[in-house]
Amino acid sequence: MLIVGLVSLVRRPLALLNLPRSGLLIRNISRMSLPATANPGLAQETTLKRPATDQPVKENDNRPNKTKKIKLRKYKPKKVDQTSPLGVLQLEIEELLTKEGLTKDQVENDMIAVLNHKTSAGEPVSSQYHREVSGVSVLQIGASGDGLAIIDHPTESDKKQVVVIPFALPGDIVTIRVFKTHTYYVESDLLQVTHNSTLRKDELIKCKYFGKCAGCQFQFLSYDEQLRLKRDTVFNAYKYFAPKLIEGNLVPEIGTTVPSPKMYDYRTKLTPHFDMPKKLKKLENRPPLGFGQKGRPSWRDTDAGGNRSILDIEECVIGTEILNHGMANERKKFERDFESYKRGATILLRENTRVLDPSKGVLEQLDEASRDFETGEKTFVELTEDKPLAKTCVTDSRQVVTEYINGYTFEFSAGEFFQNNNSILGKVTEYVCENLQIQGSRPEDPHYLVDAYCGSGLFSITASKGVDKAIGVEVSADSVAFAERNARANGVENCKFVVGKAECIFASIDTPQDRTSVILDPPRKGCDDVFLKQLAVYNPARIVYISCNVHSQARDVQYFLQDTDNGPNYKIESLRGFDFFPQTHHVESVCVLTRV
Ligand SMILES: C[S@@+](CC[C@H](N)C(=O)[O-])C[C@H]1O[C@@H](n2cnc3c(N)ncnc32)[C@H](O)[C@@H]1O
Repeated sequence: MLIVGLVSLVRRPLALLNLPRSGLLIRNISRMSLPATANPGLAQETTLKRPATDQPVKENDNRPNKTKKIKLRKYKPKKVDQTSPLGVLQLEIEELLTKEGLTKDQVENDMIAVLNHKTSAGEPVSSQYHREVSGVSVLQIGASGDGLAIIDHPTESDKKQVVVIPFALPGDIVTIRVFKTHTYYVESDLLQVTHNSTLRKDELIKCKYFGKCAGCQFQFLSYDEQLRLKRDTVFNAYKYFAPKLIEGNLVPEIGTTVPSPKMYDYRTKLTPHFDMPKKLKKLENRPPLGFGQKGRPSWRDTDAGGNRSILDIEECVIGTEILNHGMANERKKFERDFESYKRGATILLRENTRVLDPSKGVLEQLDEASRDFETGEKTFVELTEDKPLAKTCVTDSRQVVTEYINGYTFEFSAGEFFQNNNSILGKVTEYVCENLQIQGSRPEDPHYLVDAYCGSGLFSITASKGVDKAIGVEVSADSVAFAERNARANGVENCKFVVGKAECIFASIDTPQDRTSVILDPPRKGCDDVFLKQLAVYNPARIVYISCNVHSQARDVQYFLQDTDNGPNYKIESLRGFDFFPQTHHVESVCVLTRV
């Protein structure tokens, strides 16, 4: 990168770079010691000698060149996990460039110049990079929900820039402010939409913070369009991370995304937070308490939430009603107590559901919960569906909370992992149970289940009626203790749970592989090779792989099918998304593998 950066610096007209015309720069560059092997992608630290001032040197200046060693700020791109949002963005950019007939060189930004060089007027070059641009046509939308476009390069007429524009849709024409430069793209804020995409339905927006808050990306899309985009995300993930499967026609048509019964008012966990500047010993004014702001967009022309990096949020429309009551209570408490905080903090808001005994008072049946600041009473929302229920908001991460799913009761610590959209869990667990069935079985044939990454037992327990025996494995001992307790509380006797890394399970299972199905539900980073290799050796009849990161899922599925011993004996039977998080770009993906 250093060599590339410097060569292009020398080639480029100095006027374009706004550097002194004295020849000073070129002379000094030739004195730089270049590393023998430049590492592409990494800027090396470089020592450059130049006069102590930035004043141009006169041509006939024969004085000894008084030089001072200065250190160039080095640009070191962060290592990116390929299946993380940034890793995926890189692949999306490469694809966009191919579509637009551009190469990476043609959109490369000179990071060293942006970081180090100033114009003759003493302005940093970044002031040319970081600018307003109007008439920008948005070309596509990425998996993170941001728009992508190509704009002219600010200093080189033969080059372009790729720009990421949050809250912009393909077909929009927009005005943006570019505020941050990376090697192959720049980040921007959406200032104004001058022509609306046909997809854009701003009248659907429910939240006053939408367009600023980093939480939601899709409120201005019809729900059908959101589901369609999530289906594209699943397809693109397999295109990027399982290209051999796509080329070999081994990925079936992606199923339509399963909608969430609730499109708003569904999130059962929220975590508003606040920052405290490091220099401050004590907060004098209440800081904003809420969620992160996505840049400094102004297209919605709203002051809602203020303009700091954390927005001051009073209500979250995707959070459930009781969490919004809890948020109001906790905000009032924070208003009173903020001076006692020594550093920033996150407040946990977790929904808790209790089935009520109608013969007793409601309040006496509730656990510790967020309280009304004025009355001191626990806040609850009472529901009467088929059973009388009360919902409360829990703020202590160690408190035990309860959820009801398809007639099963689940308890877990409020701070531990549990799926966050209760309204879709009935559908998901039914779908998983159906797809775990071993085809061609007779009712009398035994059927076993392995639940890897089992958490507090959601899938084993909801599938327990259809199997003779289930065994779950989970790295968190606390979750395993809850899985055992949940099995007992639901009268489920055929489930066993072990604490350990997922691959430990292969040492403890003795069920015949032809009669065993496996469900995998790993964290975002996916499964590791050790586990996938052992899974292939075990060779179960069916595998259902559910994931909140379809990109790592696609990578793992390709690895399993193509690079493990028995992998080639399997095929993808079906693949589809579930919309756990309406109004956001997230999609949960379920991939079913069967032996051929
Ligand atoms: C996405 S959650 C799924 C939990 C559960 N299936 C559910 O739906 O409630 C992933 C779980 O994997 C666990 N986990 C993370 N790494 C693990 C590993 N190497 N082996 C086993 N479990 C792991 C986490 O503690 C977490 O409970």
